[in-house]
Amino acid sequence: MPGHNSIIAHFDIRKTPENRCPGWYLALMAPNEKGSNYAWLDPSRLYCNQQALQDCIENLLLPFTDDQIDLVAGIDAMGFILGAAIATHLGKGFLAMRKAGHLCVKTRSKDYADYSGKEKVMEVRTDVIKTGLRILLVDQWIETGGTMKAAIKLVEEQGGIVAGVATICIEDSEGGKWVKKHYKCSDCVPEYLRSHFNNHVLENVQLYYNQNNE
Ligand SMILES: O=P(O)(O)OC[C@H]1O[C@H](OP(=O)(O)OP(=O)(O)O)[C@H](O)[C@@H]1O
Ligand SMILES: Nc1ncnc2[nH]cnc12
Repeated sequence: MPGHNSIIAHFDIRKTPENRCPGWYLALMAPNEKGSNYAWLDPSRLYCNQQALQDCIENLLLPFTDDQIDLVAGIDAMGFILGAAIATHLGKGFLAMRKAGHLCVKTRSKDYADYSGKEKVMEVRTDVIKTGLRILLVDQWIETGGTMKAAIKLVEEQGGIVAGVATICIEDSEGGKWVKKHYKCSDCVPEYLRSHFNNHVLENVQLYYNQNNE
């Protein structure tokens, strides 16, 4: 099993490593063990360590230090975690961009397809986004970019301004590159690890962590 003998496999989420090398917390993510109906990895263990979550949030916000952000919007479901944490860190409010069928108020919706190839629908309430409102869009990950593009359209169609896009990783897919080209973006991936994420390989990331913490 990949990583079975590594420090990561036995990681105590209460402890923080002495050597917090750039992007150290990415090694806490776990590979897919359940097959093609799922994303290729699960980042959620990094939220379980306080320092990892804090470092991740601070890294994501660095490019936006001097920018005006009125509201943070997070994408259903895992984007809610980072989005709400970032909103609190900034002292701003949080708007939920939801998968269809949950909001019992008036909504605007957008069809999209994500990495799974399945057709999906995103919804947002219509009484929050106003002309000129500057919104930081947050999600856990951008793989094909389909999900983020739907969120961008929902913001812009209501007159909102996408002040930025922040996710743990923006893969260099066609859609990921499109988002990076048209919007100010941040992700947590140091350049020397980027090719591994683009190739959907996690072992090297964990190996790097182990080398720095043995
Ligand atoms: O760039 P894309 O190919 O569109 O994929 C990215 C989306 O997929 C994941 O969510 P997912 O719906 O898998 O899971 P979640 O509900 O657990 O957030 C991820 O968190 C993004 O929202
Ligand atoms: N949460 C996620 N983690 C890794 N890869 C993904 N692709 C789409 N969503 C993802």
